[in-house]
Amino acid sequence: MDSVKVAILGFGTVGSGIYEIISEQQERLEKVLGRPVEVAAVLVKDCSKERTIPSDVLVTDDFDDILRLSDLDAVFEAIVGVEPGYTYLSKAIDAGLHVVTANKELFAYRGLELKQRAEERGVNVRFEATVAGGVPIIGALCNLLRMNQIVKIEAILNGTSNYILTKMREEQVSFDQALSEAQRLGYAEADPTNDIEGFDALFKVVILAELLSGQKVDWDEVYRKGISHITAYDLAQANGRIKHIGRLVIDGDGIHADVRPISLTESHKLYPIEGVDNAIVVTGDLVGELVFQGPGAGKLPTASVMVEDFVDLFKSARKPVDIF
Ligand SMILES: NC(=O)C1=CN([C@@H]2O[C@H](COP(=O)(O)OP(=O)(O)OC[C@H]3O[C@@H](n4cnc5c(N)ncnc54)[C@H](OP(=O)(O)O)[C@@H]3O)[C@@H](O)[C@H]2O)C=CC1
Ligand SMILES: N[C@@H](CC=O)C(=O)O
Repeated sequence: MDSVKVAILGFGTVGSGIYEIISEQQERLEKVLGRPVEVAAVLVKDCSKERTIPSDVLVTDDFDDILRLSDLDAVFEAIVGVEPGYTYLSKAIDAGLHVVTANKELFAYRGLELKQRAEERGVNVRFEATVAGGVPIIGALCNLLRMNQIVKIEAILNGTSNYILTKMREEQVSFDQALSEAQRLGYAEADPTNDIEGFDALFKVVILAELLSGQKVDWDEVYRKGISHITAYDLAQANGRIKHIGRLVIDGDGIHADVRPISLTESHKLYPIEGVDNAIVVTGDLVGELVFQGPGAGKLPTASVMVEDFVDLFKSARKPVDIF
């Protein structure tokens, strides 16, 4: 029986999680897809690093090796930054491959272009993992957008920041200690600046705004502040709990968005969201308020939504909902 052949770009926290799920869940995959899934190749930056990858899987630092593979069906992308990811995914799409990405920085800057390119080539780009880690918020919004108008989103979108704020408040550890722990657990980016300065949440807000509007967002219009200036004293003195919040309000003038720490009182839906969890409060004009919550970062939660994206691509004969 022919297998579905995939390559994984990046083999850090997320890429190794994708590999782990595909190798350990073959039975489930075959049941749902009717075919086995084969990881044919893995792309990394440094081939000399020690990794537990079987010898029949090609490990390379040259993306052209991936394009030269015969019968490849899809690529998972879990590398860091806009480039080289954008170039690799553009080439993959041009070669007729489906793409599943976790790279929010790349998707915030160039996601609409990739979607457009994929549409022209008759393949799909899936990006559930770019927002809120293991929480399937993109799929939920796509379903809601068929009839509802989304009027507001308030969300905790960075697992690292929420983890740090929770640890500092509950266990009186220092900012640096909490950040080190978030890095050890695979929540923070290798360079955590984007997490603690609010850029990561900004990327996610931009992706959500573009999903809702189908248009490029003017980043200068989005206020951004992170959590790096917050002290134990601030947390103790706050009237409530300080949380890092991304907001989008959609009205007749368009989308108004910001990303900043806010002190929330107990009655707020995001007040009880602790640790690495993310949560998104979505208000639709027909449905009212909905809350989505779950692990916002980490190896298996993130890899899980990517494999779900992939399965959905290959399982459904129907065209995925295209809301752009
Ligand atoms: N960690 C998380 O919880 C989440 C992460 N993401 C996103 O997923 C992506 C991956 O994150 P994560 O796994 O944590 O990152 P890591 O830093 O753990 O891993 C990055 C991987 O990408 C490879 N890589 C980096 N640069 C290049 C390059 N130029 N060419 C080829 N390979 C390269 C690295 O290779 P090498 O091993 O040789 O160094 C490494 O294997 C990021 O975009 C991140 O924002 C999204 C949701 C959650
Ligand atoms: N570093 C990110 C990972 C997931 O997007 C976070 O902490 O939320």
